[in-house]
Amino acid sequence: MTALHHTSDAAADAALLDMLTGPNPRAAKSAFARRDAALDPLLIAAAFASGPHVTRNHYHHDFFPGVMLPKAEGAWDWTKYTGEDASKPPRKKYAYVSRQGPRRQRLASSEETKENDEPRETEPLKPADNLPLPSKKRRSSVVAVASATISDATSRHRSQSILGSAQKTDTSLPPLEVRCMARTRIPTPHGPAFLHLYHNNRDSKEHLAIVIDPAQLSDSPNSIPVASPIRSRSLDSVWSETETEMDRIIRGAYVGRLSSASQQASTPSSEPPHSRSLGGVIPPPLIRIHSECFTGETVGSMRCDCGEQLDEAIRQISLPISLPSTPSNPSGTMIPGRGAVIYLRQEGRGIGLLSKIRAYNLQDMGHDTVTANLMLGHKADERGYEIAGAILRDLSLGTDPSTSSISEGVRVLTNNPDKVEALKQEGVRVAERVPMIPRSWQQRKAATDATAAHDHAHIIVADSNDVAGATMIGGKAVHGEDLDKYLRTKVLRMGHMLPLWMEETELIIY
Ligand SMILES: Nc1nc2c(ncn2[C@@H]2O[C@H](COP(=O)(O)OP(=O)(O)OP(=O)(O)O)[C@@H](O)[C@H]2O)c(=O)[nH]1
Repeated sequence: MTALHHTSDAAADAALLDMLTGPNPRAAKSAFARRDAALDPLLIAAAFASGPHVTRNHYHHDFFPGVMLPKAEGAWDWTKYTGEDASKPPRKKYAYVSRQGPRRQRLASSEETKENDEPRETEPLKPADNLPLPSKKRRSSVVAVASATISDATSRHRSQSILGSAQKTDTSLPPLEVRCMARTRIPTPHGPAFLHLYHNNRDSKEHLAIVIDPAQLSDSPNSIPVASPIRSRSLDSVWSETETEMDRIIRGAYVGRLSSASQQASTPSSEPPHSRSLGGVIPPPLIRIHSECFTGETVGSMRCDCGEQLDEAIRQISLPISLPSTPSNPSGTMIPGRGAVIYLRQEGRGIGLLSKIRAYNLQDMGHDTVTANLMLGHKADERGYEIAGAILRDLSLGTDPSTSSISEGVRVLTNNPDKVEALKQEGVRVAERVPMIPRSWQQRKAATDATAAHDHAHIIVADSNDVAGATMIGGKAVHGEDLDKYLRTKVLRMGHMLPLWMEETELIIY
């Protein structure tokens, strides 16, 4: 009886909802008019142009078949389009093929139903969807490098050159492999960086390396003494015989500064990079192994110092290096800073964002961060550094990839001794640990010192660290050539309603 009562209640609710929100024109005139978003004219144009099989959902997907992608049926290479030939019969129309399965199917797959931060099943190393599969036949000159980094279906051998000596004892796991899928230049408030995106065969996360090595952008690299460039061996490898130079450049395997005038593909290096370095003169590269923190880095949460640490690491690594004077160069030399932040997607010390948010509530209730983790059934710290080790090997940082012998090492920015130990276990030579002192502490100490020196109660000390932050909400305003260009394009080409600021001209308000 109660169930029946509930059913009829639900039906009545649904009817009421239909009446209030349905496409009934009389209802629309009422106070409860439909609240659909305005129709996008581009969407209507796309629907007319393509027919009823293209739905609103397709419009949001990449439904165009990839150029030169053999598996995409109906793909047509638009780069070869030179206009319609009026003398020929009209060309066959190509159907748009969605490469995404129906949502029902996707939801049923384990990938999307799992909780965001659950560890996923091991997947084999896959190339990006739009890149050619690695070929089994390779030119002998590139085999040495390519085999070190590219998964081969016939062989699961792990090359010591990239994967190093840090074999995992868990034999149920395949040997760890990482591959840099793409690299691009990123201007930061502290100077240029190269963002490297990695895939691996341990988890399905996209770990990153922010490489700082502006000497690579120099027009005349030989004019100053430079250390060997920090390059990814897996990125610079030739992935297949069908891969063109342009394919390689697009994925970031280029040298120098990429521009409309300069597009030079890199060559796979068989030399250990440090063999060209000025051994002993240049300090080892400065690195940081940083763990993802959405709250600290994106929201600017002041619950932790993660945002500041990321920013501070990029700042410190970017600082120019002063080389000591030599008989041939008595005044000494400054060279650009060099190093990398390895950015691991292990949010919340590996417990994931969901658990970290719950842990924060426990912390609000009076527990500390460690207890909160334990109360949720997690360890205090669930992070691992194998992938960081593999990425460092790929970048030849702290390891000599060709001989597995000890290299110049790295200086590591951290206060966490476990990290130093984990890196050592990965075969990385830690030449020095560089502490990360919180900026607020530095500031307060400087203020205290100044107060003591001048015997004034309220001196505010200008802090040399007080520069715009790369990731901190509330950082000072930044501007630069790339940002200006982008904003200008948004105003002039994409109709963004912004005042157009050009340095040499007047302010134009649209
Ligand atoms: N579970 C949990 N994770 C946190 C909390 N605060 C920050 N984190 C995470 O901690 C990680 C950063 O670790 P930290 O302990 O701050 O520093 P560290 O990397 O161990 O050490 P340093 O190299 O010295 O910075 C990031 O993944 C953050 O998301 C917290 O209250 N609870």
